[in-house]
Amino acid sequence: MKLLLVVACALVDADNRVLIAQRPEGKQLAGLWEFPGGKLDPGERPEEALIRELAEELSIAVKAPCLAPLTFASHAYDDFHLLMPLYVCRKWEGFVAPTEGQAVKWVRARDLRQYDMPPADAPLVSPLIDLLG
Ligand SMILES: Nc1nc2c([nH]c(=O)n2[C@H]2C[C@H](O)[C@@H](COP(=O)(O)OP(=O)(O)OP(=O)(O)O)O2)c(=O)[nH]1
Repeated sequence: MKLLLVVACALVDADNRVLIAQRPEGKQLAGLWEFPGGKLDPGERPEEALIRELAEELSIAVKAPCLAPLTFASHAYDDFHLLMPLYVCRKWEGFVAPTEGQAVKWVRARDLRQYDMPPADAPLVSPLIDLLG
């Protein structure tokens, strides 16, 4: 089974809400709500990849010290095993502006279960509720 490392981020605003983004049509798991992030490019460090993905997908600039590890997902999909560290970030530069036409929403951690998320993400919700209420 192939192990796939994906990095993801819970961006948290001043009101303690978390950003989720809807996976675009045509991608695997299209339509589901996820935490922004993505795969590492060859030779990239995880934090570096996440900073790149946040800039590419949302037009924001994040610095590595502002990425705090919270928990991780470990999930067996049919064709790969996903290992996905989830960082929390409360500080960035710029305004969130989705660049790939993806819908985004700021939601309370306790409301995350109302959104259809990839199966790997289910165990990430409780640690976010513990952190953010
Ligand atoms: N970003 C993100 N990916 C997730 C989450 N949950 C989850 O199962 N995944 C899976 C979906 C994909 O199989 C994989 C992420 O790959 P991706 O296709 O979004 O990554 P990418 O942006 O680098 O995509 P690409 O360049 O290959 O199009 O991780 C999540 O919360 N956020």
